[in-house]
Amino acid sequence: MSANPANPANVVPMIVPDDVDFKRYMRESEHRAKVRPAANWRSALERLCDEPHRVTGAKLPWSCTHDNVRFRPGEVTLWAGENGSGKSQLLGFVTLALAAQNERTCIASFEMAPIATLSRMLRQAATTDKPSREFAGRFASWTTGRLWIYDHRGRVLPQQLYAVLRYCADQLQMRHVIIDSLMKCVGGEDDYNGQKDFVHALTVLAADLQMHIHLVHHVRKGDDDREDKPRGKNAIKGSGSIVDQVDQAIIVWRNRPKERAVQQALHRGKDVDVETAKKPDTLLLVEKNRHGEWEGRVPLWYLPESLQYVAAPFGRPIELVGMLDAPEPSVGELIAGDDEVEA
Ligand SMILES: Nc1ncnc2c1ncn2[C@@H]1O[C@H](COP(=O)(O)OP(=O)(O)OP(=O)(O)O)[C@@H](O)[C@H]1O
Repeated sequence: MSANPANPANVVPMIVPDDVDFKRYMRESEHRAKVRPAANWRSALERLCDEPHRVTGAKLPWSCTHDNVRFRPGEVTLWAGENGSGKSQLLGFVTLALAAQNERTCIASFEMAPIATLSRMLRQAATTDKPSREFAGRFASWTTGRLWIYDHRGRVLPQQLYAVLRYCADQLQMRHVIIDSLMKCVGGEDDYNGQKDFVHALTVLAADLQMHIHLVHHVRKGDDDREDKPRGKNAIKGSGSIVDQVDQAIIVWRNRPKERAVQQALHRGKDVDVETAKKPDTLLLVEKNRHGEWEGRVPLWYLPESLQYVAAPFGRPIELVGMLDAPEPSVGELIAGDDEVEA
């Protein structure tokens, strides 16, 4: 039976562990290759003087964040949240925005099947809960040269993942890799040294390979009272060295008190009052931003049909993949691209 092209999992390139000889990517790069004359940075220094306030890096889907939060090559961002806070779903949406900017991105989700990840992204791209078969096929084609999936579930050895990252940089010129999640890569929750070494290795690899690594992690479960309030970076699980080492830390907080208030109103047959409806469904708490001056909260509203997050109450879904009919970009265009994402 031939593969169904309308099923994105049949078209989006998969990096399958058994098909790639990762041995040659197991070696670390040599240190002497890293000693470079400072004068090599001449033109970068000159550019800084020309445009001292220029913000660079890939953007989130929401224009209100574009001056404050970016994802530059060579850095690591930690995305943390409680179980079920929506981290993976939100990152799927962020990935669509990266792909729409022609930023080559690989999702390494060790917790979800590729088709589960892709079917959420398909709804987000289609802006509806019922994408057509035709749209699914076009969406899958659109991902060519933009999106890859590392097809492995369950535990992964850190060395194996480092080899995948080197392969992604060397063979596929990848700009972003999403690792979901840290706990699938490091032995135990109390293996603080393992967590410290793993995150350290990611920061070195991100810099060496000039890619941005997005690392998903969990926030400790608080007592009932505190769970209802957003908690900061001190609530992140495991070693404190995780936050110390990454460049950016973003906490995803789901507004469950609002969900309960909405449920109660519906249960009583009442309308949800405007004040409650206007409260955000999700908050992004930017708790660390090493190379930016801004730390703060990004309120978001969740659209259950399209599984999207928008930056205004009663907002409409964002057409991130509106260019589905556009010709596929060449590798050169993809690497150079830093296009605006409309929000
Ligand atoms: N703000 C929200 N309001 C209502 N439902 C939401 C919201 N955010 C996410 N969800 C739903 O929560 C569920 C869990 O989402 P997701 O798998 O992305 O969470 P997660 O944080 O990655 O979970 P885990 O830590 O278990 O991996 C999904 O069904 C998603 O649709």
